[in-house]
Amino acid sequence: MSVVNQILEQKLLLSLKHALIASCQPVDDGPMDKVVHVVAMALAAIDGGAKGLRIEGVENVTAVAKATSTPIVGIVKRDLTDSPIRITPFIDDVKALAQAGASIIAFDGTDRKRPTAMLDLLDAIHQHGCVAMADCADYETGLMLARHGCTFIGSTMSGYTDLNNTPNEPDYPLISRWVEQGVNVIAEGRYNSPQRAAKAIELGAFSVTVGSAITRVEHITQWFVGSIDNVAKTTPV
Ligand SMILES: CC(=O)N[C@H](C=O)[C@@H](O)[C@H](O)[C@H](O)COP(=O)(O)O
Repeated sequence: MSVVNQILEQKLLLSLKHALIASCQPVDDGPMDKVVHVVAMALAAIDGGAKGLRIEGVENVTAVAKATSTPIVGIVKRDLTDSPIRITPFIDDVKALAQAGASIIAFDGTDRKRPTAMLDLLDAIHQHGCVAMADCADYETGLMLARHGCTFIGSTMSGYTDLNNTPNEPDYPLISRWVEQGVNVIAEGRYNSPQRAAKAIELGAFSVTVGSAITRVEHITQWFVGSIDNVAKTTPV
């Protein structure tokens, strides 16, 4: 890692410690899936106290970086035909996110069939002057990436490598195991309430990323509707 990278890393380690990172990713192709809404969500989240933003897509990252100096975790999501990897699969994605203004670039950190080796993505992120975050699903791969110089390890993909078996709760044990090893853990994935986010910090997480519960209106609405429907079924008229 270059000296410039090390300075950026230190800056981010100071500003994101025990912070909330708001993931501003609207439901794909929904009414909120427009650059102008992503920027508005990001600015509103900052007003609410978020110290970092997770933004998908080069166009969105460019617009949000113009609107605020709050650190951005940039990602590109792609649906590939020959690989299950979705988050920042290519070196060109890294380059475009760095140019767009992301200071942290996150990539899929799961050991699955992939177009670009994880360590090559990590190296490219550093070459482009950014700090790296790996979106992991398991303990060993996260630890391996941390030992290779990946600054942040996220639990992002835990529960999402087999979409038929996604649990309701966040993966708290995974956070604890990485924390025991001194990893800078970003708790991410199903931290859908203030209590869950606080528990991650209690367990030693470095910071917490919250997405759906803050920025996906459709999901939040469905949670309420589902909950009302469950009770309504058994409530006499
Ligand atoms: C698995 C995957 O692709 N996760 C994505 C990663 O960017 C997003 O869809 C999530 O919203 C984000 O991780 C935050 O999680 P939650 O929305 O549960 O707070």
